[in-house]
Order: sequence, then structure tokens, then C-alpha cells
Amino acid sequence: MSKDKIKAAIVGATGYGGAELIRLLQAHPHVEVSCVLSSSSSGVPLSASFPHLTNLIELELESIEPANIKAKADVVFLATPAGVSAELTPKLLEQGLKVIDLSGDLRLKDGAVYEKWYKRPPASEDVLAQAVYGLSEIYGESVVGRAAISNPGCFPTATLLGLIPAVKADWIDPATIIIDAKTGVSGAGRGTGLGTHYGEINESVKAYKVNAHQHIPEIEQVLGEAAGAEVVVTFTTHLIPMTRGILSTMYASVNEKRSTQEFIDLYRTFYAGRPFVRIRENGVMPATKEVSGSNYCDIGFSADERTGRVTIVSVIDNMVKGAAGQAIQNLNLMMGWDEAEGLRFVPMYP
Ligand SMILES: NC(=O)C1=CN([C@@H]2O[C@H](COP(=O)(O)OP(=O)(O)OC[C@H]3O[C@@H](n4cnc5c(N)ncnc54)[C@H](OP(=O)(O)O)[C@@H]3O)[C@@H](O)[C@H]2O)C=CC1
Ligand SMILES: CC(=O)N[C@@H](CCC(=O)OP(=O)(O)O)C(=O)O
Repeated sequence: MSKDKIKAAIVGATGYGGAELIRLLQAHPHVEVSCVLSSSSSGVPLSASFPHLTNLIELELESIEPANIKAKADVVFLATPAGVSAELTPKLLEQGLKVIDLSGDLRLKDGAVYEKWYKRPPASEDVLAQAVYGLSEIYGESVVGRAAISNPGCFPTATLLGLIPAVKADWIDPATIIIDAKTGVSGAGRGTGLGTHYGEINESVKAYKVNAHQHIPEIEQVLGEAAGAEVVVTFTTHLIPMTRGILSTMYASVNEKRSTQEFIDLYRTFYAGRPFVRIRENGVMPATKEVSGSNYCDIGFSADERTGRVTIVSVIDNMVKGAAGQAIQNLNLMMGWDEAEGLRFVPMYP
């Protein structure tokens, strides 16, 4: 093991988020994956779960024991279902480990709101207070030097990066925001179920969790902070027969007449110097394929004088900017490294 690298443990290494963390960290100059953990398959080589990692990472899955993790790692990524990190994070923090949680457990500041939308008990107030919400382009400075980071949800990442500059500038009326989002199937994780079965989703598109999606309170929490007042949104998710990608289409009424070019200029100024947000030229809307495999979030605009509304379209790869890539971006910020370290992937095209 190289002495100048920090050691990372991945909990949930048999899932999609875990596998994507391992893939991306292979290219990171300052991080080495030192242990991979599983609640169900300890003692089994990682390559048995993921043959695409054969000869690349020769680790066996281990059971999840905080003291054992402390002996082997400096930072822990939790790529586990809701409910796990609420329990595990305090134990890892007690060991002096740094924690980056990819689940929704630590994102909502109010435990009662979490309980309402996730339908399970929340993390303790103490843990929620310690965790900082890592939407890197917005809260990057708060992440520096922190021990616990809550990685944003995939839909909130695409949606919030698309809305925050216009809300902060008071160019759109938050009360009129409607979000129509589409996702690939990998967003549901590796577990199989009728909802993601090939025969059910192929050549079909469906809306799901309408007005009940667990990302609604996360989007409202952050937009409320940007607006300085409570915000409620209409947010509908759709499942699309593709593997990776999220496309979020956002509509809102503009407060004063603004052209598409004015929106483009506002966003280019807002995200100046941030390597992973790319603003499209006037008249060009982004596609999920144009960010696939990369940590980019691409955003396009169309201001409609006729209706007085603006349409904003934002795309990400849900597994990268929506999960593992942003988690690594947050590690970079936490450690004081360049935020793009290990993440300078060109999208795969076509
Ligand atoms: N997929 C995506 O696009 C995104 C996912 N997320 C979030 O990231 C997290 C991981 O998602 P994803 O990788 O897709 O999900 P997967 O279902 O693919 O993987 C989850 C992993 O968690 C492990 N696990 C299950 N139960 C437990 C438990 N009780 N204790 C410890 N580990 C457990 C499982 O491994 P094992 O049985 O071996 O322990 C499983 O491999 C989730 O919270 C998800 O909501 C966030 C953004 C985007
Ligand atoms: C296709 C699909 O089912 N996608 C998931 C993505 C959410 C997710 O990954 O969960 P958290 O961000 O809440 O942790 C969903 O819509 O619930």
C-alpha cells in the first residue's frame, strides 16, 4: 500500500454505488481502496460480485465492524440503503473515521420530515447536526475539514444545480416551480424487483412515486435556503428504459422579462471556476449521453416570452455526479485537494 495515499473503506461494495466508487477510485492519485465490506457476503472475493473488477482489485469482502474498519481505513464511504448509515455513522465517527454517506439518511435536517418521507426512524439529532450537505458547487466551502458528509440525492443534484442560481438571483418565482425528471434503471440499485424487471420497463416509460418521492423534501430544504423562504415544488419522476442518466426538466415563471442569453450569462458567472458544471450555448439542450460516465452536470435554457416562463434542462450520470463521483468530489474538498482530482473523465460517447 502506497504511503502517500489515504485509505478508503467501501460499505455496500456489492451494490452499484459501491462498484462505481471502486471504479472511479482506481484513477485517484491520493486514495487507495483498502477494504470492501458487505452485510451478506463476507469472505467472498469482490470479483465474484463484480467480474469486471477481476485483476484490478484483489480484495475479499469483510463484515462490517467499526473497530476493524478503523484498523484499515481513514475514510468510509457508505453506499447502503436508507436506515443503515443512521445507525453506523455515529459508531464510525467515534472511531475517528471520516464518513461520506451516499444514502438519504443524513440529508434532511429535521428528523420528523425524514420519518414522514422515508417512513423509518431518523438518525439522531447529534449525527444530523454533524453532517454537512455536500452539494459540492453550492456548499463546497462548508465541506472543507468536516468529518461527516451527506452526499446529495441523484435527482436533487441535477435539479438543484439547475435552479439555485435563478432562485438566488430572484429571477424566477419559486412558488411556480414544476420539475419533471427522468432516470435510468441503475438509480434503483442492483437488487431485482418487478419495478425494474426488463419485461416491465423495456419499451415503456412510467411516472412513479408521484407527489410522494423522498427527494421532494431534500429539494425543498435546499431551495428554501436559497430563496430565504419556504418553497414547495411539484416534482414527478419517470423511469426510462436506459441504464444510466438523469434528465431533469424544470419550469418556472420569470419575475421580469429575461432572454435565454441572460440566463446563460447568469449561470456562467455563477458557476465560473467550477469544473463540473457546463452551460450550453443558446438553443442547445443537453442529453444524458453527453455526460455518461463523467462527473459533469450540463444545463440548457429556453426563456419563453410568450408564456413568461423559463425551461431549464439539466443532465447528469446518476452513478457519477449523482452518487460516487460527487462523493469523491466531496472527499477532495474535505481533504483540501483540487475538487476535480481523480474525476477528470471525458464522457463516453456514443
Ligand atoms: N444508484 C444510484 O443512482 C444512487 C444511489 N444512491 C443511494 O446510494 C445508496 C446505495 O445505492 P445503490 O448502490 O444503488 O444500491 P444497491 O442496492 O445496488 O446496493 C446497496 C448495497 O447495500 C448493502 N446492504 C444492504 N443492506 C445492508 C445492511 N443492512 N447493512 C449494510 N449494508 C447493506 C448491500 O450489500 P450487502 O448485501 O453485500 O451488504 C448492497 O450491495 C442507497 O442509499 C441509494 O439510495 C444515491 C444516489 C444515486
Ligand atoms: C430508479 C429509481 O428508483 N431511482 C431511485 C433513486 C433514489 C435513490 O437513489 O435514493 P436516495 O437518493 O434517496 O438515497 C428513486 O427514485 O427512488
